[in-house]
Amino acid sequence: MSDANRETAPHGTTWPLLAAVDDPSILRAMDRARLPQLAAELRDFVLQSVSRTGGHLSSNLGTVELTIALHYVFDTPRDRLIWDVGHQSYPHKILTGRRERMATLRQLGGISGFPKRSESEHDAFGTAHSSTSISAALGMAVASRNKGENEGPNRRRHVAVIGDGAMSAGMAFEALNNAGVTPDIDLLVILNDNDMSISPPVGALNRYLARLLSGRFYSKARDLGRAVLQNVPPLFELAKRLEEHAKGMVVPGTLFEEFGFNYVGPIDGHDLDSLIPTLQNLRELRGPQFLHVVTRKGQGYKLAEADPVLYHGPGRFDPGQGIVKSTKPSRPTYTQVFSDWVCDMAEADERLVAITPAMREGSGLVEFEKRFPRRYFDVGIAEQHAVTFAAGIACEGLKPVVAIYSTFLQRGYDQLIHDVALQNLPVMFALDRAGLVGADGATHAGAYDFAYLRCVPNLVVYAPSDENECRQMLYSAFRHDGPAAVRYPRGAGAGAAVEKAFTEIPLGKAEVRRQGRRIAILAFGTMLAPALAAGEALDATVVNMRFVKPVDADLLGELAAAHEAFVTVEEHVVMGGAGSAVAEAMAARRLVLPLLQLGLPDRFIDHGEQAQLLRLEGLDGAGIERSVRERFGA
Ligand SMILES: Cc1ncc(C[n+]2csc(CCOP(=O)(O)OP(=O)(O)O)c2C)c(N)n1
Ligand SMILES: CC(=O)[C@@H](O)[C@H](O)COP(=O)(O)O
Ligand SMILES: [Mg+2]
Repeated sequence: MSDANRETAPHGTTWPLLAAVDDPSILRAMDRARLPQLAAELRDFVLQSVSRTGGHLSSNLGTVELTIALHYVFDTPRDRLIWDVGHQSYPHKILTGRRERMATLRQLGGISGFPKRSESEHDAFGTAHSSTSISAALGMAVASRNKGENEGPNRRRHVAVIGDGAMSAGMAFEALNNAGVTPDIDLLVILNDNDMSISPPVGALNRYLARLLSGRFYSKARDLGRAVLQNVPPLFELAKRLEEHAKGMVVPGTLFEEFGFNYVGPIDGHDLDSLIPTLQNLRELRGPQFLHVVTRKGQGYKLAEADPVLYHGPGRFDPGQGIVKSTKPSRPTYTQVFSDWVCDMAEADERLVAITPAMREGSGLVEFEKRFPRRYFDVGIAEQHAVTFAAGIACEGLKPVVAIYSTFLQRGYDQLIHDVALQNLPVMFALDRAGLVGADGATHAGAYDFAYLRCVPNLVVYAPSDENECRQMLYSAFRHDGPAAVRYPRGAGAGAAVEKAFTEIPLGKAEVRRQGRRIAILAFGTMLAPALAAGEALDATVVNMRFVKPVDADLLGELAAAHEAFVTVEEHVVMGGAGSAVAEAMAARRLVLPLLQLGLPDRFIDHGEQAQLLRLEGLDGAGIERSVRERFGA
């Protein structure tokens, strides 16, 4: 492997110090002088490991020293350490007994890409959706207090590590607001400020943090920190001095102090000599503590430092070469179909504005931002705000498109009902990552949107079966005079040709795609392709249902007269999903015939490859055929 792109010393294929750390207690027993070497090995291990498995890279390269310092100073699992989002928790996983299992990261049967309580006792709280860490840590701190566990020399400490992006969400501030006035808690919030979200950070908080770090203040603080730490006084005196600094000498009246926290920092999050004594001293302080550390996303791997967005969550790559864009023509993803549509639609209708809660790249809005900067809004990690913000825009006659992952719209559910649907506002939701998303696993699955959307009055729900239908449904939903959602999966479809011209799809009209006998398979969204394969094998009728709401009840009536049974297929939980919509329509029309509902089961589905997971859940062609034969003997 070429070393041109990394700053750490090469170690061949072994990591002599790291190889001995099977548990953080081994790290705690290490001579402090060896920790920089350990950090170099850990960084190298992260890079090599992620380059083989794919996964989140830049954030993990940035938390190497912080993780070592935290495990050196705190005693997990007794002390509770919570990683916000958790996409930066690989160094923590490696140091807490999962080094060997990193080869299985995010693969079927392997370890998760996020902290998970069932995976390790060192993972105090499961995370992946952002901005939960302070609330959870506060809950734990209050529980410890009430159980009498925060007394004495072995008292339990609670630490939340939150990024500057995650810090921008309302939930984080709700937690600060609560924590700042909660008496007798032992809580440390560490703001890991790398001046990046997935893409460059946005918003006034980011500007405020930048001001905190700027110019003279930062260097002065750093020098002061060094001066304090150079000739280390007894712990309590040092603690007192740190407290004094935080109370005014260093940063008078920071926002976090106004929230009732003792603010310390900013300190260099790659400097173990700053991190360790500061954490040791904060560990001794009581009440809500706030430590501001500054790190760099991608630290130590030049390519990731230069382009942390590209290296945020790469697939496999050769670390010597870096990520190489394939020159082979590839099928467009559904995200790309959305990306093209939203630009074309914006050309055609100047009322269109696009909103993303911090997912510009993932939601396909990079091109839109370039071409329509005044009509593009990245609101930060703020899904609730994104939805109500869209509602406000719609009130004034513009046409907002909220581009959001299915799993993250869960955060904006009350706003969707109360602010959008109840007022019947024409807000369009482009719901990406619907169904199983693969390597991110259960936390990111878009498995509940049919259920949570279809029960909301006024809302219509489109489920495109291929790329062209996706474009035409986006167009139709945009023209719909009321709230509408189009939900489509992660990745590429089967390669259907996408027509540039727009064609409106009549609301609530399904289409029969194959005429067969006895059984009618009613397919929703991209389950159409495997349903057609099963339909061929079974000689069954296959219908592209197109809408989860409204369901084409007239067609169901016609089909019921000519078939012995219905089978619904959806990439969504069966409970409350599209099959349930069919069952309700059948009951309303008194259509009495057997109904088999195929979809995702009533359990969370972990990570793996999308196709692999769908096969295991019986949602490929062979699985659908098998289920139908088992049930109906067809
Ligand atoms: C509720 C929610 N919205 C969006 C995301 C997607 N997401 C994951 S990481 C991330 C950026 C987080 O930035 P920061 O906390 O600063 O961590 P960094 O990536 O800089 O290490 C985003 C937007 C998420 N996980 N959860
Ligand atoms: C941690 C997180 O929430 C994101 O980084 C997410 O993993 C991105 O998913 P996609 O790769 O599907 O965009
Ligand atoms: Mg950040």
